[in-house]
Amino acid sequence: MAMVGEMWSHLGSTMATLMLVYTVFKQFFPHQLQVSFEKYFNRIVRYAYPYVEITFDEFTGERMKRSEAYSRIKSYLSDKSTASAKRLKADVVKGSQSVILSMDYNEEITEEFQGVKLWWSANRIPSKTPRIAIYPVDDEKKSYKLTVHKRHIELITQSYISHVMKEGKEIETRNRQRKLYSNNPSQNWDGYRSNKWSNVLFEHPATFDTLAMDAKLKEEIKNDLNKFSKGKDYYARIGKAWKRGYLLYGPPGTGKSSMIAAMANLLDYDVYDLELTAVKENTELRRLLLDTSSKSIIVIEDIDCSIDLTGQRGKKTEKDGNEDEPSDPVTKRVKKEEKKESKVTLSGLSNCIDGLWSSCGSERIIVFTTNYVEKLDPALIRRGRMDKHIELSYCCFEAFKVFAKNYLEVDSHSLFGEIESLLGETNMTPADVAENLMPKSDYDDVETCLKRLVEALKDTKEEAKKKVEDEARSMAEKEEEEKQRQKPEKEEKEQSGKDVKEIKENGVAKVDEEVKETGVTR
Ligand SMILES: Nc1ncnc2c1ncn2[C@@H]1O[C@H](COP(=O)(O)OP(=O)(O)OP(=O)(O)O)[C@@H](O)[C@H]1O
Ligand SMILES: [Mg+2]
Repeated sequence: MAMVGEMWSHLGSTMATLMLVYTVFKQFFPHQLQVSFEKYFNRIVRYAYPYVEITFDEFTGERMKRSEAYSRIKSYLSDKSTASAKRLKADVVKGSQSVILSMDYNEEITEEFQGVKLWWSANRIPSKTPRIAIYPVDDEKKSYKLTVHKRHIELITQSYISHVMKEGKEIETRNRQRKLYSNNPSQNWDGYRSNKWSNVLFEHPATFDTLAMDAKLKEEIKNDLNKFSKGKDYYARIGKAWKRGYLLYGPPGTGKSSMIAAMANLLDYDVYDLELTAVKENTELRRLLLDTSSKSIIVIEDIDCSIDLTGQRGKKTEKDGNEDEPSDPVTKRVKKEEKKESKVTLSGLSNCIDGLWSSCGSERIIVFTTNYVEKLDPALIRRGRMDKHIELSYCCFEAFKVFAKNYLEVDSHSLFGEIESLLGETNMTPADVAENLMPKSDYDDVETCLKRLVEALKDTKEEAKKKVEDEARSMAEKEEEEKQRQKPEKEEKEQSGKDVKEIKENGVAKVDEEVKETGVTR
């Protein structure tokens, strides 16, 4: 025990001496000398140290884009590290069904590849700027370092790294749990966890089988999606970024959001729900999109009300602001903050979808939804940006049959005929049909649910008829009012027309009389 104590005190004093020598060296030797010293020192180290170190950072390009290689190495090492690393980190995946272990920071594992020994370590460099924060700050640099003997560098670059990437991808796919992301406001991008997106597990149960819609259209969409997901080489060959845009439009409750969930479930993609109103400007939008992963669906719901995409907004707001500038400083500040709201422009959004930036990242589907397709700028939804336009409309009989099968487990019933003709005569959204078909208690059988739908359809039909009649009546009333309003005006006009004619005639007669009297001609 005494020996251990002695050893520690000896090590401590050696370290202190080294630190002192280094401080003295830094303080008293000119900078130029220090640089030369470091250069020669590195050269000696390089000569004596026969290993190369390859670093894989978590982010590439000024922290703009998360590195795919980093995440694949992470997955690859998670498999290897369990056996050799002593300190492990645990992630619970697949809805708490399994645990993935990966090596902790500053931990090292050794591997052998084709008889060559190599070392992996996980590193974390803390932020350089000191700051006081309640939460841990996440602007540190994370990386994996691979160390190998110089003479094996060719083997590493030519086969080992591609082996790691391939295996890592397979493990990633195996452990993949799909996520639903939503964008964080940009003021939080530097703070706690500094993530641009927050996520939860994506567990929406909608599939194409549960979607009630025209069977032919459904098949067409499924084929289109499957073709896209297998189209890597095809897109490369035709020189197009590997992405596809879908515009889903139709009245509320016709299944637009449900279809997005079905798409994600069909292709096994993540969903990024992009709230455009929280994005302050085009550069932020670009950074957000760069931080999405491949195999994902980027969704902008209700694109027509998300933002004013006319491009005039900036100018208009400035002008409006000058017109009634408040004198009170508090209101002034609030107004200023309001003005800082989204300045994402039509061209900014369009360029992110189908400009040079759109090619940064592949295998992405972009979906816009809207209730008012006619409000959208044609430039935004032209083919190439929104390649496929899909209208989701009121419930047809075919869609009803899907609901009947899914909700009530029936393929036919004596009430089907009546329902078919009612559906042909009135507009009811799939959401309303679904709600009427859903059993509300254990006593609700098929008959009860179908009857409820028949009643609801009749009511809707009656309401629609009444609405049309009311509208026709109010139109007729308005027309009558207009007529009444125009009647005195017309009479007045006619009267004034008569007066003018009379005056003219009288005037001419008078002049003729004068001519007669004086003998002067006109
Ligand atoms: N075509 C459909 N197939 C199956 N279910 C549907 C369909 N349309 C609507 N529903 C049901 O109605 C509800 C509302 O649908 P959804 O949210 O997909 O509509 P939406 O078109 O996105 O509406 P909004 O325009 O208001 O966002 C969902 O819970 C879904 O179960
Ligand atoms: Mg919706």
